[in-house]
Amino acid sequence: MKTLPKVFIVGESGTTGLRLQDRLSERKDIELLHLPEDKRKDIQTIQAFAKKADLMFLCLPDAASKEVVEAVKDIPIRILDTSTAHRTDDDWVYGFPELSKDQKEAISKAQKVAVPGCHASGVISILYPLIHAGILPINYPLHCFSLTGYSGGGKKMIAQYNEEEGADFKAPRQYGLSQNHKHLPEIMKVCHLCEAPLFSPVVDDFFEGMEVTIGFHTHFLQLPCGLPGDIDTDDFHMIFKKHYENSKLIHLSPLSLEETNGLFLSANENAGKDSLTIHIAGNDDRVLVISTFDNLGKGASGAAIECMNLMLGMPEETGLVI
Ligand SMILES: NC(=O)C1=CN([C@@H]2O[C@H](COP(=O)(O)OP(=O)(O)OC[C@H]3O[C@@H](n4cnc5c(N)ncnc54)[C@H](OP(=O)(O)O)[C@@H]3O)[C@@H](O)[C@H]2O)C=CC1
Ligand SMILES: CC(=O)N[C@@H](CCC(=O)OP(=O)(O)O)C(=O)O
Repeated sequence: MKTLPKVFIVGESGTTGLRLQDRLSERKDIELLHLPEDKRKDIQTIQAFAKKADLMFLCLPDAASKEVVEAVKDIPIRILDTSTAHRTDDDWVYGFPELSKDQKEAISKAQKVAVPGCHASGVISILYPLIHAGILPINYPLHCFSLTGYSGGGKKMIAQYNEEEGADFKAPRQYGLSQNHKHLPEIMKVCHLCEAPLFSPVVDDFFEGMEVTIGFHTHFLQLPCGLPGDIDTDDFHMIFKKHYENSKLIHLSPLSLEETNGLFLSANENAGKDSLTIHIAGNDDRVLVISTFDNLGKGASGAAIECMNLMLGMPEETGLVI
């Protein structure tokens, strides 16, 4: 009888860990092991599990992730880390398979994969295809805007929204005001940017969902190879359609520019799903590209499972909600 790959989660009772557990416990093609509740932070128990499993997920704060990675460094277990700790580390593969065929291949062979940050996933899903197509200069003065549900802040923020009263929590709240958000380094590295984007995240009073928006003045974009002429919305449609044509998780919205006119695009349109939708709006002078997904889906647990599927030689969409 064929043995199933053994997988376990460190941080199973956290926000990302719980969603992962929900999705994985339904799977018949893996064996999901569970750390005993009273030993879930015990390094020796984690090491013992790492010795008998094929792959482990880390759904932990950065410092705890680093500690666990150090503790299992001599054990040949494959690791998927959902924290920020290793995303710009050259020894780790960045877990965004939709970048390219090579990236997908690198993930499938990797021992250590860093799952992208939620805001970073939205920003990269927009910038990377445009840079790869050669129309977006890497020194373009970008401003990225991101709306997120409060589950993005983990257990602590969820408790605040559930327990605290007051107008502060009812209105959308902008943060990252000092322009040092922790996702900027991974965005810059993956997209090869030479100028950091301005980045304005906003957390609002809904549980899950994300809407990342980036605007482009087309007169400041460039035609590939310096050809004369202006980029227009058709070029945007063509670039995203081509880049994501074989993707199972990322789709270009079928809405035309006319159909986006008057539309109220909700930040939780993909809540509960693991997929991501790219919308193109605006006009030929000023184009908005908008990425909608779930911070707990393609922004965390869904992306982690997509990478696990590739690492275990399964179709990337296995067990995901699209
Ligand atoms: N929420 C989201 O949308 C996203 C989160 N992430 C990242 O995923 C990681 C987990 O985040 P999230 O699930 O939101 O966080 P939570 O705070 O909801 O959960 C963290 C979990 O880790 C456990 N934990 C803490 N320290 C240790 C340790 N030393 N050993 C074992 N377990 C430990 C906590 O247990 P206890 O509560 O008992 O301390 C808790 O269950 C973070 O790095 C986060 O930045 C990434 C993308 C999106
Ligand atoms: C609402 C909220 O606070 N969101 C978090 C992002 C959650 C996330 O993606 O965190 P990781 O980088 O650890 O993966 C933030 O902006 O810091």
